[in-house]
Amino acid sequence: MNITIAGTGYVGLVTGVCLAELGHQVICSDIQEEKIAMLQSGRSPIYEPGVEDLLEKNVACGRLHFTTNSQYAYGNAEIIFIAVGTPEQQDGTANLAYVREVAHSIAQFMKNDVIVCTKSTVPVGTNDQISEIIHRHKPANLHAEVVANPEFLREGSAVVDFFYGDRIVIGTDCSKAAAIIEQIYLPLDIPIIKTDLKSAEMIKYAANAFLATKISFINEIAMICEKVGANIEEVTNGIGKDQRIGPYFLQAGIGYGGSCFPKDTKALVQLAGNNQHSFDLLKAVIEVNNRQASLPVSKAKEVIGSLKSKKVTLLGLSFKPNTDDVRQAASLSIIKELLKEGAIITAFDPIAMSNALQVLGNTIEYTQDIRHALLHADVAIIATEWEEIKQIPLDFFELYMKKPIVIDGRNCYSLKEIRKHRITYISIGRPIVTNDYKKSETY
Ligand SMILES: NC(=O)c1ccc[n+]([C@@H]2O[C@H](COP(=O)([O-])OP(=O)(O)OC[C@H]3O[C@@H](n4cnc5c(N)ncnc54)[C@H](O)[C@@H]3O)[C@@H](O)[C@H]2O)c1
Ligand SMILES: O=c1ccn([C@@H]2O[C@H](COP(=O)(O)OP(=O)(O)O[C@H]3O[C@H](CO)[C@@H](O)[C@H](O)[C@H]3O)[C@@H](O)[C@H]2O)c(=O)[nH]1
Repeated sequence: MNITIAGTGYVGLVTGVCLAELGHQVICSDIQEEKIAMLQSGRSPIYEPGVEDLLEKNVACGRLHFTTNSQYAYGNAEIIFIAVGTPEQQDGTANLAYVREVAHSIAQFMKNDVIVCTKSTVPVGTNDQISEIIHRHKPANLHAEVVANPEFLREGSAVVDFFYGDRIVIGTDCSKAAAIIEQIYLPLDIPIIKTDLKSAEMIKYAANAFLATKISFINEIAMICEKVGANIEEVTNGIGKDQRIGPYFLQAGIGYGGSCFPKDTKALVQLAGNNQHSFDLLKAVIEVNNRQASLPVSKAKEVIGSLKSKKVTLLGLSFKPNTDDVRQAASLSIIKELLKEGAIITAFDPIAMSNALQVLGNTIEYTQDIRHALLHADVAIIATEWEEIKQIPLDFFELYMKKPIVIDGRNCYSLKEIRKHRITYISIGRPIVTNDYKKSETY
């Protein structure tokens, strides 16, 4: 099949390289010249395990192409996947300007009948709008069928998720279009759900809202654990064994971030509100999540008092491990609060520092050296559970920090191990370990 992907961000690029790997002719298009130039030279603009290998292989065998030219991108496509951003607007609704723009371009440049498949996360009713735009502006002799095909990949494991996902959703009332899209995915042997357009759009928001709800729920339980002296890890182990609950998405911490949950939960609240329903449960989920991100700073202040001129080490900047993405990362709100308190921040992240630099500039110091990050620090805050951070020898906190006080927003270390060290350790939903934090004489 001749496939074009409109938008070569996380979703577009991963979809593009994976569809090429399945043997299709794929053109990935974008409006950002630099991004396309980088891809044409064989480099991936995002850090995503597996992408660079697939990129190299499929470009080399002539199945994968990159362009900023819409005429070339849409002219000969049989299927066009829309994968442009749908970022949050001030009122929480999704910005559909990029999606509409693509719909206009498709109508303008299509030269044959086409199936337009929307992977971008869009509010219910958007695919009808896309269809309307294309039909209003396309050549009268050509046909375009719009299908909702929401994407469920996770950053950091996106390639694996493409090939081994839990389900594929195809939303359309046109059985011919559904069958063609189904053919694309059949080699993957993943359950395919065929449904109507609006239900497909809703499935995506409901899935993300439910997962966000699980996280905020467990974070509420963690708060109570702290107050009554229970341990959230014991509790999640205990409830997760119940098959009706399951063990997944019950990791307590400083909350969810990233480019999806924060925006999609807000967009669903708005969608409900616009349809005369107040989604109170989801509003509470969002509120709890905002509170979680502010915990490290309030916990730090409880232990050391004012943070003015205190040196704070921030371990982890990306919104989760195995990605360089810092969009809506908890680290960013922590840094904002720390700067307001007058703290001096040194941050470590294995991959995300250049993206963080673009957002934060030189308001903080960045280092690739964990020892340097910890040197003379008054407190260390863990914001992302990178393997590199989980593997830090616990002696480092004792050896290099002024006072070994660690606030662990992701419960990276076992309490048993921590108790072998002279570290004051405050995590989420687990008992505080208070050890003598007088500076060791050894460094
Ligand atoms: N990031 C994820 O993990 C993920 C997972 C599932 C679904 N989604 C959804 O998929 C969509 C894309 O997300 P993303 O994270 O890949 O976005 P992104 O911001 O990384 O990339 C979007 C790309 O679209 C490009 N673009 C904008 N207008 C364009 C146009 N007119 N023509 C061609 N390209 C254009 C931008 O330049 C950008 O490169 C969003 O709706 C998101 O909610 C994202
Ligand atoms: O038990 C958990 C699980 C996750 N998180 C946090 O939740 C956020 C999101 O994590 P994850 O879902 O793994 O990452 P995303 O790449 O944002 O993927 C989500 O958002 C995508 C975009 O819509 C969907 O496609 C995916 O199915 C959905 O998992 C991160 O900040 C995590 O730290 C927790 O705090 N506790």
